[in-house]
Amino acid sequence: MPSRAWSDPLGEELYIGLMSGTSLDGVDGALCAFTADGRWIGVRRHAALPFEPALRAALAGLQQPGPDEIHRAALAANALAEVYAQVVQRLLEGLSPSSVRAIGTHGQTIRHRPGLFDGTGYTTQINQPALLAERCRIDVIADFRSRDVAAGGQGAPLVPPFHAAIFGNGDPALPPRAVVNIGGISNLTLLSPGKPPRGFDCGPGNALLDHWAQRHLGQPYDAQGAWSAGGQVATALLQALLSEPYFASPPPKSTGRDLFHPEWLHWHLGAQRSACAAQDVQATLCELTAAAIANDLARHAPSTRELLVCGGGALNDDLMRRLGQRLPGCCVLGTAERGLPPLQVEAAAFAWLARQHCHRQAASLPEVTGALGPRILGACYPA
Ligand SMILES: Nc1ncnc2c1ncn2[C@@H]1O[C@H](COP(=O)(O)OP(=O)(O)OP(=O)(O)O)[C@@H](O)[C@H]1O
Ligand SMILES: CC(=O)N[C@H]1[C@@H]2OC[C@@H](O2)[C@@H](O)[C@@H]1O[C@H](C)C(=O)O
Repeated sequence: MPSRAWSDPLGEELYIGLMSGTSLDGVDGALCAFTADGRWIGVRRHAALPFEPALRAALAGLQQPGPDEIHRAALAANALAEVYAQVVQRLLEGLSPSSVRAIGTHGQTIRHRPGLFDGTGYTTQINQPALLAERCRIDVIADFRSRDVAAGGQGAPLVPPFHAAIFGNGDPALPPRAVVNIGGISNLTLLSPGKPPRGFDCGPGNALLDHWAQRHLGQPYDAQGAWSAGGQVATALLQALLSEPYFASPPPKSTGRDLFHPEWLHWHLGAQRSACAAQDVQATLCELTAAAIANDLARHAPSTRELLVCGGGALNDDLMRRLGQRLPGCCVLGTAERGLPPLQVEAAAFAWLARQHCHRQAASLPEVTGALGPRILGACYPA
């Protein structure tokens, strides 16, 4: 008989979720509790570690083709597993590994090019789940996206069913709600009571803002959006950026650094005849992130009355202000106001995805990803 220490006397099950996303800033981990029948209880512990500059540079260098990339990817995956293991150790402090049923680990996306059935679609997350299982002695569930892509889906976004489970409101009398995760890329979940959740990637979140802040301030990000708040939006540049066909394309859709990379921004800046001040470009990028989200809400869910924001973008006051300005009929607030702090949501989603896998329950929503049907996601690396 396998040990069932992970199911405590109250019948709760514990899972750990680990997320390192497109911002390339580091790892968030969440130790999460579920009832035995799968209902969400909450985040018991949260831990985060930033990437050391060398690992961050290695991961950034893998976002586009380059020499010796197989070797570099293998080394980066090993290093990533060690950071993940450190986050797990912090989450476990005082707990035995056997009290956790499984770890769900996203890995690090280095390419995202989903296609349909023409044989060219793939999404690649580097990861070393075997090494993580060896270090932690807990079952590790990984590779959550490939099965959905195999079934003709985008493989992303995967968090909408989790958003629905946590923030969905089943009362049909209440107005629709939406959740937006603003990480490196932003993705939206539309929750209308009585209807299946919808969701897709909106476009750039913080990735281009971070690039510009690093270049001009020497900072990894524009803290609280203080710099962008003092700039003027360059209207012509904003219109040019918004003319990117991705924004108007219909769901299902997902994107990544493959499309919204610094060269995309620099190409548009080069195409502008008049030079913009660096601070005005930052203001324009912040407005771009807000505009893409607000336009998507207007197009796909105009009756939304509450927008819950998670991901690091929720900590950017200027971005939150711009969202509020563009959505006058909608209350814009961080997910902490609905019980889950913004930086914990994605990690918690991977704990939920691990639980779905362990219980052999489908986790993907074909309405979101465009796959042929719902699928059990992930592969298990036993402890
Ligand atoms: N205090 C802050 N002020 C402004 N921006 C912040 C602040 N804290 C975090 N951020 C932004 O949030 C980013 C990190 O967000 P998050 O951890 O949600 O991204 P991610 O998980 O890597 O991305 P994704 O959701 O695309 O996978 C940082 O790179 C930064 O741009
Ligand atoms: C391929 C990939 O890593 N996509 C990420 C990325 O970051 C945000 C957005 O683009 C979303 O599609 C996804 O992450 C979340 C966790 C998701 O799958 O829902």
